[in-house]
Amino acid sequence: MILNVEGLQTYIGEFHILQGVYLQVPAGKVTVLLGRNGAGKTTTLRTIMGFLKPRQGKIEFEGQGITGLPAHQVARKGLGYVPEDQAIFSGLTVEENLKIAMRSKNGEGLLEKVVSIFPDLKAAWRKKAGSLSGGQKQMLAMGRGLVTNSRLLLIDEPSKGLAPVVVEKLAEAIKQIKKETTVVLVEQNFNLARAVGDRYYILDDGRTVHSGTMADLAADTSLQQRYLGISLSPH
Ligand SMILES: Nc1ncnc2c1ncn2[C@@H]1O[C@H](COP(=O)(O)OP(=O)(O)OP(=O)(O)O)[C@@H](O)[C@H]1O
Repeated sequence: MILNVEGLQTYIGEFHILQGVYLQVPAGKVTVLLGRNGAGKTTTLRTIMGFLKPRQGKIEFEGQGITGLPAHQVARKGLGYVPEDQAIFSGLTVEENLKIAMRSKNGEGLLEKVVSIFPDLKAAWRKKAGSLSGGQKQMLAMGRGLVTNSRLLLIDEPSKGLAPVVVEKLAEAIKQIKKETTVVLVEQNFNLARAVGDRYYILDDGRTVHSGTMADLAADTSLQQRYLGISLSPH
């Protein structure tokens, strides 16, 4: 397992948000975190990344404890984060946004990789990020995650607010990304989750309540209805 999370408990102020999160994330796969709004998915990613300090529990990355380390140290260990609000610089160009996010000097290869995964970004290379479409902004945010050359990428709800045709492009991109980088994906869009996910965890009320293979979940409509509020025709 590249990431191992055990019994995570996180408070935000006095609110007890995470009350027992357990994750085992295999290398080279996409692990999807599912669950209703407010279940604690974003808080889980923020705790793993070191933006929130857990009150209890442990987090191991590549067998090394990272519990309670600040975010810049967690990033240096090889974890990258693509937040839901995208955190791109509107006044800078696509190129500048990517170069700022780059940690290593030998970045040209990384830029080429980003462009090959997201050809749309090449076309918008010298445009200000603020002028991009919603889909392009999401691609840029993911590109910024990729140029950190992290071995594990945490991606928070990339499909939010995007048209189905753009979500399909993101699915293709995530399939490319997973050839080289392990991914933990928070995703409410079950079609995207199913298209790219190998394994899933369901969070409910700050706890992991179910896990398994994506294929099993796709076949289990009662589980989908119970925790995700969806039902899809199996195909
Ligand atoms: N800064 C905060 N102050 C107080 N409560 C918060 C704060 N941030 C999050 N919460 C609460 O923590 C709970 C978990 O939020 P979180 O964002 O992790 O859920 P989520 O599963 O990612 O849902 P969503 O898809 O809506 O982002 C929610 O009840 C939310 O209201």
